[in-house]
Amino acid sequence: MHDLNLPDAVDAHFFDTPGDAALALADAVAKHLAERLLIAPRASLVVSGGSTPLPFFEALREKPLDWARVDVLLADERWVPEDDDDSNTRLVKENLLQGPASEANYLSLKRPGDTPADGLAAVERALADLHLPLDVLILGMGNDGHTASLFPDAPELDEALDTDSAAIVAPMTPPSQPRKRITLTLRALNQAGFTALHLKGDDKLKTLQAACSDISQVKEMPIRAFLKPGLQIFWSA
Ligand SMILES: O=C1O[C@H](COP(=O)(O)O)[C@@H](O)[C@H](O)[C@H]1O
Repeated sequence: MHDLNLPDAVDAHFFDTPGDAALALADAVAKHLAERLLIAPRASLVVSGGSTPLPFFEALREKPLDWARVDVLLADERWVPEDDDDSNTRLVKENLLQGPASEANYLSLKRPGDTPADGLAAVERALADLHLPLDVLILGMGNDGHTASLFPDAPELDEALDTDSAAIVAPMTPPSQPRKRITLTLRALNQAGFTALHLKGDDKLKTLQAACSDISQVKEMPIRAFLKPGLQIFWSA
């Protein structure tokens, strides 16, 4: 149906509506978290911001998990106060950390400081106990091929993609973006127990097609770093 030329062992699931994709993704995420909590004291869940995840958050928050043992954090954040409309933390608190999921432990990537570079040490301290690899990672993607805040035009991109670096967070200042950002690095995002890419709309499908055309050029489209075996793509119109 969709000619994507996906790399080997990448699975794509196509849905007619965003609601259908959200329900299927929430089921898959809840299953992975529940399995992890059977064998580990805690589980990590990394989610993305933007507009796509809203129905997924609404479905996932109702799942009967032992949420008090789940650490929730964002893959990236805009360096804005929590009451700003652009705050991904606000999005997560208002839409995911409600009902049963309000028991989860939220680890914010936004700390005091005028810039992400100023707040970096405090964020690193807040994430010091985070166990890698992550258990569950839900990524989004922009039409420039960015994921998390790994933007093609960010001067900090090389460092953030360097899996030999010890850094798990990086400040990002892409000229294309009105807000400064902080992102989990590729080292932190790599090799999660379950990684999904959640997409909505035909434009995202075209971007994914372009990304699949040459996965070796990661800096041109950083989403390519995740187009590898095990990735599950959840797309809806
Ligand atoms: O800037 C961002 O954009 C992407 C995609 O957002 P969407 O609105 O197209 O769903 C998102 O994955 C990322 O976390 C966010 O900071």
